[in-house]
Amino acid sequence: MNNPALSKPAILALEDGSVFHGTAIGAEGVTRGEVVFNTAMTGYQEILTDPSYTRQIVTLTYPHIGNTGINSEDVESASIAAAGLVIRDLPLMASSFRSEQTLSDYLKSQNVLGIADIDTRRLTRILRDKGAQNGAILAGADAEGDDAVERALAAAKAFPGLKGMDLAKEVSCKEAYEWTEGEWTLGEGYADAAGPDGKAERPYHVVAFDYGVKFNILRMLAARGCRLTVVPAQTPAAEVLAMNPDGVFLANGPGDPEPCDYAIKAIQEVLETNIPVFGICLGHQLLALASGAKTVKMSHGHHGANHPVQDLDTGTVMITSQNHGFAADEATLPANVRATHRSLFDGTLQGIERTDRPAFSFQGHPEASPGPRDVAPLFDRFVAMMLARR
Ligand SMILES: NC(=O)CC[C@H](N)C(=O)O
Repeated sequence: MNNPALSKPAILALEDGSVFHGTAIGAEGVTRGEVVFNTAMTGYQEILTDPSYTRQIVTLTYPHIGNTGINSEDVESASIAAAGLVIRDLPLMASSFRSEQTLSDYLKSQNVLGIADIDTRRLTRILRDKGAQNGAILAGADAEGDDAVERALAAAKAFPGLKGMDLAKEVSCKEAYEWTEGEWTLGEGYADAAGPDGKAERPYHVVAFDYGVKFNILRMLAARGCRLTVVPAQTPAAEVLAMNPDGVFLANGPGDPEPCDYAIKAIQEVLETNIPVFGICLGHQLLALASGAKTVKMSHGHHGANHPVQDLDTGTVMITSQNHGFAADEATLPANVRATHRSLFDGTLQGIERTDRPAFSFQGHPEASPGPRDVAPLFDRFVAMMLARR
């Protein structure tokens, strides 16, 4: 890298003993987390701000990251959630009509560490062959001195791993709020409801459990006529039901789903009422747990924007956005839960449906952000379920 402003050293160390020397591109200091790779070619802003990446250091396999700078629109939460960023090459110049600052300045302004100029192909092969690794980045003064490598390795080994870690309650909103962003145009059958300005109240009230929700999920629900109340992860079911929802949404989120006992209990109570339930990613895993299935930690998980997933009913293959390191185990599904989708990369379960309740969920990301929109019709399916109950 020729940029003199970015000449500070950085070290990435993994629990298996691997060490990478590179350049610091973000804040200085030490960060720890689970190191995962994401194969998406675009969307570094959405990836960094996806709350599901909490306590994960993300390496992007696409080599040039930062080309279009940072804008204030392409974010999935208010701030960077990832514990660190690992890239091959930070371009010397960022260019886009929407760019407001460089990736490097953005990382620094949010006190997030990043490392560039390392062989991300070597790193990705390690993660693919050995599974996601606990790791650490040391950047700036912390990465200097004879004992820096030793300190980096010790920091990597000190991260306890994501298994058993309940992070949903940590990243969740602290108080309930209404979400309004997302253009809703009156659909068929609602013309009568339009007010003098041609607009109407969105017809469906959806309460969304916030386990670390991505903004685009809320936008896509709002765009389909949902009035959203987003509630903290630990909100008891009774409080949610008192809001009289037409549907309950279970958000994506970071960490291991298994220790989220408060969520599992609340979902079980909601299911008893026959209110339509839709879950995405962590929400999918929690619906599976609440239905009596088990979840497992995957080896390196799925993180990318080109994962083929098959709809088992129609045979259709969709190209999907993915970001998960845990999965619901298909072999443990009870009799009242049906597998609806499967990954064509590794055969793991990608979608379920309760046969006795109006409840279903998807492991990947129908909201994309970043990624293809092949699975967006699942939002319409949720709305259709709510309409059917009117
Ligand atoms: N995006 C998500 O919701 C991720 C779910 C969960 N934290 C996992 O890693 O599997």
